[in-house]
Amino acid sequence: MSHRSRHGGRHELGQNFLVHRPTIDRIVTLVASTAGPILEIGAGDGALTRPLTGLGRSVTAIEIDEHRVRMLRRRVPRATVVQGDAVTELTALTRSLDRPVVVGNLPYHLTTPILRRLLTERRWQHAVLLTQWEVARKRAGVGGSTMLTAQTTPWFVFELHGRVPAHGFRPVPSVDGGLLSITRRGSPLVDPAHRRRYEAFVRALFTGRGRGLESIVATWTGWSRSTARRALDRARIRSGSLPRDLDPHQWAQLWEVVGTRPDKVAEPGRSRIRVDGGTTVERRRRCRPNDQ
Ligand SMILES: C[S@@+](CC[C@H](N)C(=O)[O-])C[C@H]1O[C@@H](n2cnc3c(N)ncnc32)[C@H](O)[C@@H]1O
Repeated sequence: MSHRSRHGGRHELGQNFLVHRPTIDRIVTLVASTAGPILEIGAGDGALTRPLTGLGRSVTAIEIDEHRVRMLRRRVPRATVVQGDAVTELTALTRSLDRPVVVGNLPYHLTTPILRRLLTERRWQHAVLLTQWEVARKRAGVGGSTMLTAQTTPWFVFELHGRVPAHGFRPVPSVDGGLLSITRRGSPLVDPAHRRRYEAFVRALFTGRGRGLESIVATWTGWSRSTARRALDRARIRSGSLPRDLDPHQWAQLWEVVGTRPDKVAEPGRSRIRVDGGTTVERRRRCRPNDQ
């Protein structure tokens, strides 16, 4: 049974090959401004692999489709092509290459698992990724931050580099693409030792009850509204703001003035609420679906 569409791409592997020359050039230019070995995720027919080898740096490409791997080894002998699953092998690959730069026109169905995996890896410095437009836009915080972006901005800078029309891929997918770069911050905005607690704090505020941050913080901490307001003033957060409105520096400041209070930090998946009589109890909260 053939898995190929009439355009030659295997739908179940997210094979939408990049044919948009301006985007290929833009990706190569972005990568050229970085240094070190390059790891490409999902190399396909080598639309990016070949120009990346032109930068004169080591290029390792991972591709799951054996047929493409054989072809790529013949066509781009200067690249090291590994046959395997990028989701399960990403950790080993980023560790085996010294501080790699990660590049990929990602298979759309694997964007979220690959991003999640990347954002917990410590070894890489820069990533240049082509994803669905909506994902790139959300990650870059355009139109408001999401929970995952707020949880990771103390360590990474996300930048949107433009929209890629659907007709720039073969076969043509149903949505446009977006070019996103992620750079690890030289100086994190939050102490990396607090990462898990900070993530739980962001989750608690994103999923907390209340109309604005003032009431969410008051509910979560058990503080009065005026105490919560003073804490938000110290973090330079305007009245009426929602979690999605905060920039990375405001999140870091809010963590300093509210989140780092040991008596107020909830376990991941729980948040604290105050009940009658002033007793603070913990309650499990559910994450909003789709808030990735
Ligand atoms: C959107 S295409 C990009 C191909 C090529 N880089 C380009 O830009 O034309 C995604 C590629 O990822 C590969 N792929 C899909 N799932 C994968 C996985 N789990 N691990 C590694 N590669 C995968 C597909 O076979 C496909 O070649």
